[in-house]
Amino acid sequence: MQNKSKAIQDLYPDELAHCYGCGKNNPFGYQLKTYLVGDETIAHFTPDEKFTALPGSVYGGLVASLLDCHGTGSAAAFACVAENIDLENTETIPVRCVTASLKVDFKAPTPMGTELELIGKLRSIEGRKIWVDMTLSAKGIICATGEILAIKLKSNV
Ligand SMILES: CCCCCCCC/C=C\CCCCCCCC(=O)SCCNC(=O)CCNC(=O)[C@H](O)C(C)(C)COP(=O)(O)OP(=O)(O)OC[C@H]1O[C@@H](n2cnc3c(N)ncnc32)[C@H](O)[C@@H]1OP(=O)(O)O
Repeated sequence: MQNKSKAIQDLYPDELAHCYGCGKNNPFGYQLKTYLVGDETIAHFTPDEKFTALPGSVYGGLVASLLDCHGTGSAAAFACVAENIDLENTETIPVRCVTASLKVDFKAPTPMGTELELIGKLRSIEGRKIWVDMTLSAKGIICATGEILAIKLKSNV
């Protein structure tokens, strides 16, 4: 697979780049960036105290939303690779993936103020269905795992 210097979300067309979790055009959102590196995807996010569950730990909704957006971004990246779309030489991608199903397992408290690392691995692509397995780690400790089923929309919107 290709390496990618530009985040997959930065290849979404401007009119579809307002997602609260990952839209580059949403100044109020997280603006998560998912990069394809080898055959994996990677993203980073450092939560601050507004995302508190208990003092010192991150609330689960943030963890789930990071996995959601990293999952759809990863699915879009893996779908592009499968379709021989050259991510290095395109301004926007023609693939639109949305979440159909997201499973999150919380393995350990997610610490506040520490850079979180999300890793995605393609499990399979079957027609429009793309399954991605993910981990969310802090300082090398897995705090959560995620499984997403993303669906490639039938036509571009
Ligand atoms: C939200 C709408 C956005 C529209 C514009 C999108 C542009 C995207 C561009 C850039 C992305 C930027 C945004 C990032 C987003 C970040 C992540 C989110 O938060 S996404 C928001 C949360 N997700 C939803 O709101 C989806 C709501 N659901 C739907 O719209 C439909 O249900 C959809 C598209 C997921 C599927 O509908 P069908 O009509 O296209 O296809 P069918 O035939 O129902 O399903 C296809 C296959 O998938 C299986 N499937 C569907 N849902 C499943 C499920 N929950 N579990 C297991 N299988 C499921 C079905 O059984 C079927 O399988 P078989 O082909 O028969 O083998």
